[in-house]
Amino acid sequence: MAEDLWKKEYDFAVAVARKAGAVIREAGEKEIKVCTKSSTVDLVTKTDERVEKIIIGSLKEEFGEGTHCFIGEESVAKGEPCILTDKPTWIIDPVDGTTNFVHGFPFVAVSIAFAVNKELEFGVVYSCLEDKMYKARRGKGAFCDDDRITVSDVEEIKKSIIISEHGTDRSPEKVKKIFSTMQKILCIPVHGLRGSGTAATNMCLVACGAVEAFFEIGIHCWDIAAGAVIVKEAGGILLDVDGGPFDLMSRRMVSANNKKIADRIIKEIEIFPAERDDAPIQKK
Ligand SMILES: O=P(O)(O)O[C@H]1[C@H](O)[C@@H](O)[C@@H](O)[C@@H](O)[C@@H]1O
Ligand SMILES: [Mg+2]
Repeated sequence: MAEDLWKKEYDFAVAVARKAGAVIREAGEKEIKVCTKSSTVDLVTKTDERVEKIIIGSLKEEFGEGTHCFIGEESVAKGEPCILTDKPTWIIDPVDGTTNFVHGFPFVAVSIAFAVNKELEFGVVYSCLEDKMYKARRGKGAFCDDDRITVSDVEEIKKSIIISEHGTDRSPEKVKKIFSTMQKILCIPVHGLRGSGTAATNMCLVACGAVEAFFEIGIHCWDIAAGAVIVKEAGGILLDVDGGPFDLMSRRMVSANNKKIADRIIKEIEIFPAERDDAPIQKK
């Protein structure tokens, strides 16, 4: 029988995501010592770092040192390169929704994706406070736990819910564009604007049909890589915010249930620059 390519890695990723989610749930007050990264509102905790070490350590133990590459949010924050090559690569956000985690806002996700030859083979998003395991393998459909999920069939923008996030950049010119975009979309009018505070969860909400679209400028590859597979396998569409092809490393993305909704949203998005994830690291 033909080898079921990457199934071993997929099954192991699901198990590791569930284990990581349990660590997050059990990480009480003791670990939520908050530090900051790119800004005073870009939070990181000991849990983010510990969970990423657990995930990467488990993957290396299972699949060997040096066989796979890793792009992890907290490793990159410490100076590891963020370059996607043709090699089998794990793309990991150990705690997506860190601000939520710190505040006890109930949406926190472990996001693990796997790419080979720069193509995303599978994605796993474990919403650990809801205990929902979203997962998808390329060409094999999308699931929440054991249930098949598909995007919404809504085509009319005026019957949609749209998710957008304001991210962690508080510079006035970017905030102005973010809220001007939100205002234009809200006043189409759409049924509502929402945001869970975690991009990975937002993409799963598109994939299971709870909302029609989620877009954001400023996210990173680790926030959206797993969700991208899940949205696509649920029948959704992924585009750049200018309507061009989806670019995982560009730090901008539109995910939607169909092109009609995506195109209508794209018309309203006021684009602002975000340095690519794979931009050369500026020598200090
Ligand atoms: O919690 P993170 O892993 O930092 O990612 C969040 C980000 O912090 C938040 O500002 C939003 O952009 C969310 O979409 C990200 O998932
Ligand atoms: Mg994240």
